[in-house]
Amino acid sequence: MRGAPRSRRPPPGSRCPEPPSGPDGPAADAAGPVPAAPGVPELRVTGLTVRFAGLTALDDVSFTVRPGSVHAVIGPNGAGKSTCFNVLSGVYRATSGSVRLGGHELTGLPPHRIAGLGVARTFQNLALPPYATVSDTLMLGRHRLTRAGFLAAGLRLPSAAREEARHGARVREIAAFTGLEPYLDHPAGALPYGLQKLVELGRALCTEPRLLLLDEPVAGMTSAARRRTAALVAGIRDSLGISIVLVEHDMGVVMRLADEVTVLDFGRRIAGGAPEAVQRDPEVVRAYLGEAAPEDGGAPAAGRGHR
Ligand SMILES: Nc1ncnc2c1ncn2[C@@H]1O[C@H](COP(=O)(O)OP(=O)(O)OP(=O)(O)O)[C@@H](O)[C@H]1O
Repeated sequence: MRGAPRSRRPPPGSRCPEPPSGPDGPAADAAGPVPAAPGVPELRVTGLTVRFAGLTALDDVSFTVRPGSVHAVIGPNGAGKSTCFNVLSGVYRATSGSVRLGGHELTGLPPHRIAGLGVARTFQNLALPPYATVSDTLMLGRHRLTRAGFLAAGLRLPSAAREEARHGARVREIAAFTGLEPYLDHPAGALPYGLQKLVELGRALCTEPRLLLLDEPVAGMTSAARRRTAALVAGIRDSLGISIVLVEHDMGVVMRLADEVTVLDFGRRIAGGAPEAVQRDPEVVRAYLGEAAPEDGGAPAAGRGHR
């Protein structure tokens, strides 16, 4: 577990992003080492079960994401991680169980309503518009925050122009924060893979989320890009106080970044807690990390069904 309390300095070279805001404060009992930004609620997953025909993809899974923390969900291929993400973001419906973000029950809500509560996600596979510039792609993230109506925007009324300028300024701030500023006028789809992943992350940040769901944010990146992205994710947590749920196969990144880890195997939660404790848990070692516990206490990169 990381030391506490953590400083909220932005990463070097960034401008200070505005804190997320929202109606739900942290739950009263959500004490922990990570000081939360005001308005970032706890995420409480209770008894989550998802069945597809005869297959139970998630089986009575429970975990809590403390406000302002990075919570990793790990497990071998087919463990149920993506299914869990898809329920959190409203793509899949839970068969039973509950997902509460502060005072809001998320199960049963469609994806746009969940996004409207401040939940943003990135995808395992890139989902960027093919020809839009980075700037336009980031601007898409501002959509849910845009108040000007179709008519006002179409007629370029002063109020709509002022709002557009405000969103444009925020997009440039987030581009600077993520290191995307030099690429704002480039077509996003033509950038190298690692930068495209950053654009996805930047677009999610542009929605001013309170909960960020990152699905394999460093997959397919070079080791230098992995390090930079991991530092950026830590910077997002430390300077914005946003809660982050992270699905990631790179155990080095998980162990460095996560405040808490939930381990799934065959849809069941088999362990949870601080990264150091989890990686020594015999059931995790057996199910996820491979046959034998690592001698040096570090997490091996390979295990059953692990990419
Ligand atoms: N839409 C679906 N219909 C039927 N079965 C599904 C569906 N989505 C997932 N599954 C099944 O649910 C189980 C869990 O899959 P899931 O994709 O959640 O695992 P995962 O941990 O994300 O795996 P990976 O690391 O390979 O992405 C698997 O057996 C998978 O085949």
